[in-house]
Amino acid sequence: MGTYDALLVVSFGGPEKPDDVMPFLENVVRGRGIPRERLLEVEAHYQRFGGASPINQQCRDLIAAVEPTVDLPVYWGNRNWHPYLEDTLRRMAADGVRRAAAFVTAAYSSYSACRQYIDDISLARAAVENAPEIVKLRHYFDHPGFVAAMADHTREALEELPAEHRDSARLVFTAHSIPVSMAQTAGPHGGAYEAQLRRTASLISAELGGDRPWDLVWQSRSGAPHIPWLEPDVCDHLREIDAPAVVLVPIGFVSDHMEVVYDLDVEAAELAAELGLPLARAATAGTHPRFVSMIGELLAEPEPAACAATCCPAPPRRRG
Ligand SMILES: CC1=C(CCC(=O)O)c2cc3nc(cc4[nH]c(cc5[nH]c(cc1n2)c(C)c5CCC(=O)O)c(CCC(=O)O)c4C)C(CCC(=O)O)=C3C
Ligand SMILES: [Fe+2]
Repeated sequence: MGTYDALLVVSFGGPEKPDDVMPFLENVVRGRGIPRERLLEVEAHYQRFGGASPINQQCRDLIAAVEPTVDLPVYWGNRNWHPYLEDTLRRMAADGVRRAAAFVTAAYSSYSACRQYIDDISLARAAVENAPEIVKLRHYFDHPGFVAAMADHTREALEELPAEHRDSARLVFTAHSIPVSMAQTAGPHGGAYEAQLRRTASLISAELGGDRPWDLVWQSRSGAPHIPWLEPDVCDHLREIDAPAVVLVPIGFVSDHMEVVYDLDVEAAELAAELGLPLARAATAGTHPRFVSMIGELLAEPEPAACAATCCPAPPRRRG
């Protein structure tokens, strides 16, 4: 069992009021060659929700649920918005924390979902005097707690469909698209992002009985059009699918944040309505009790080995 004197929840961060949106987006895309046009489009998604992403409140809810179940103080730091990791590490140092376990709100390998968080933690530690040592907990995409939470939510979504479609509905698992080059170098041997997502999808499908057809598709593509990202996009897939009804299962995310409530609940839902395709969307893990108890179980595991330095390498950066 690892010995820690705190738990640090590490997340993406999101804006909480209209004036936060552009500065937040600039933080996210700094040096990453995302076209301005795309940024303005995404800004409009956030402004449609009053300039607030749900993600920060979802982190607060998760922490409130986890805190009573672990015998440790719980801290929270983000990559792209307040509370920033650096500020949190400074507070942890002042509180005398020497060694903390980090739970990252991303379940899979890849630069964006893993290495970038490791780098963020290193940069924040370098900026803080007496920063605590941080041990990142392992990937949990195949953990029975995560799988059980998503299977439960998938069952609930099936129940929302008209009764005559419940048995024949197709499961369409979704995750954030990433550049093909990033997918090729994900994990220790490459290809880990997609392979892990397929594993999670098959585990959830097995919990539901295993005889229901399913697909894995991608959402929320960013980046310039000439750069290949993982395909098909969820909306293109819905246009072509031959199924009486669909349940979207966003296994790529652990809370119902902007990519879920806009890209799926607005965009994909509007398209399905146009197509006359009955559609329900499964909730993400959120504060499902099995997802919450999983965090305590991860803390009790032997300390994970750190990722090799060659795992999930950073893509080439542009000047930003
Ligand atoms: C793999 C992955 C996850 C899952 C793992 C994890 O959870 O970390 C994820 C999560 C999230 N992505 C988020 C938001 C954004 N992602 C962007 C852009 C990008 N995402 C990428 C990948 C991922 N992203 C990539 C390769 C880019 C291109 C730029 C770059 O190489 O970095 C952009 C820029 C604008 C645009 O969309 O074009 C935004 C605003 C939010 C917060 C939502 C909220 O506020 O509620 C969350 C949780
Ligand atoms: Fe993203």
